Amino acid sequence: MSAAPIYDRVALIGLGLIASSMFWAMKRHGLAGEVTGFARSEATRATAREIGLCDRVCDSAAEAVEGADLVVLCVPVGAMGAVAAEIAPALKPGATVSDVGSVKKAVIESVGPHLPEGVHFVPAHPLAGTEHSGPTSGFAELFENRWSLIVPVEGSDREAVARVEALWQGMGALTDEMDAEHHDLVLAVTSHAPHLIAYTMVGVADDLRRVTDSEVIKYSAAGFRDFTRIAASDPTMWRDVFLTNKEATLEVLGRFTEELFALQRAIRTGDGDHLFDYFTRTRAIRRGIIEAGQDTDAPDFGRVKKG
Ligand SMILES: NC(=O)C1=CN([C@@H]2O[C@H](COP(=O)(O)OP(=O)(O)OC[C@H]3O[C@@H](n4cnc5c(N)ncnc54)[C@H](O)[C@@H]3O)[C@@H](O)[C@H]2O)C=CC1
Ligand SMILES: O=C(O)C(=O)Cc1ccc(O)cc1
Repeated sequence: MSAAPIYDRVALIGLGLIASSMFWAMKRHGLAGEVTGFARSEATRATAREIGLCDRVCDSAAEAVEGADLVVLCVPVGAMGAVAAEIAPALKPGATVSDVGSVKKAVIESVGPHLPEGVHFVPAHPLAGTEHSGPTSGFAELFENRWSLIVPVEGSDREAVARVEALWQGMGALTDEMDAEHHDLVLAVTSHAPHLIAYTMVGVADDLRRVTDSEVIKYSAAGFRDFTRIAASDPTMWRDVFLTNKEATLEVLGRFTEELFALQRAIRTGDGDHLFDYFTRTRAIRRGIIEAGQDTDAPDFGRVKKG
């Protein structure tokens, strides 16, 4: 059953994985009236028109946002500021601008100053995605049972925040609010550093393959396959994530290398106790996640009693 629309007019800027998934999800659940869209490349706009992505694909960002109640910036984080500057004069007074960027502090700093008074800014970040990108990669179920973090800025209008939150919930997401600094540190641990580790590991394996002519990639087991999937993610998007979440990522990577060196030393010196204790501790973390009912992939997610 469709809910009442939360917004009469929504504009999506940047028509890739996240924007296309939002479009299909909003339409499936009846959350938006007319949805307009704009992407920088002519080819992307042509594909969007062909597959019916957006009710109207516009040839400029300003045209797309004209009259929109909600504008969602779905471009790589390094492009958010320039897009905000471009759309600012065309925004409807009282409209809400949101974004889906993987980094929040840098986006708030680059977008915020461009927005005119009377326009609400409600940054958000869906913790859902795939290694695929572009207008044909989206699907309506992407956000189901996934977290979407809402990151209000100072003085954010509570009503505007509540509507953005309701939109994500309408698309099947679980929502929580967080401040930008905390968000960037949490994401550096849970997403950004792991992506960098996957990129490195796949690069190392590729180098080894060249050197030894062995078949490390062909016969890779499940863990490494996941690394190759993650390392296939969009290079522009991830370059921007690391350049804009520099501080938190470097902090996490510093700690990571220290631990890695300690494990490396334990292997070299044959310190089995160190390895065993470390792996015992990490195994308990995974079990703790499951027992606390925090595994969103579990079939009984949300029904396990929190102890
Ligand atoms: N891919 C993922 O798994 C996730 C991505 N995000 C965030 O969502 C945002 C979008 O990511 P995706 O949809 O995956 O990217 P994508 O690469 O699939 O799509 C990005 C779109 O933005 C357009 N674009 C790039 N620069 C532009 C500009 N200056 N003006 C107008 N359009 C421009 C591209 O042509 C493309 O249509 C990024 O900020 C990313 O950090 C958030 C959660 C998950
Ligand atoms: O595909 C995966 O494993 C992801 O980790 C998707 C993802 C990528 C970037 C985000 O900011 C949030 C989610």
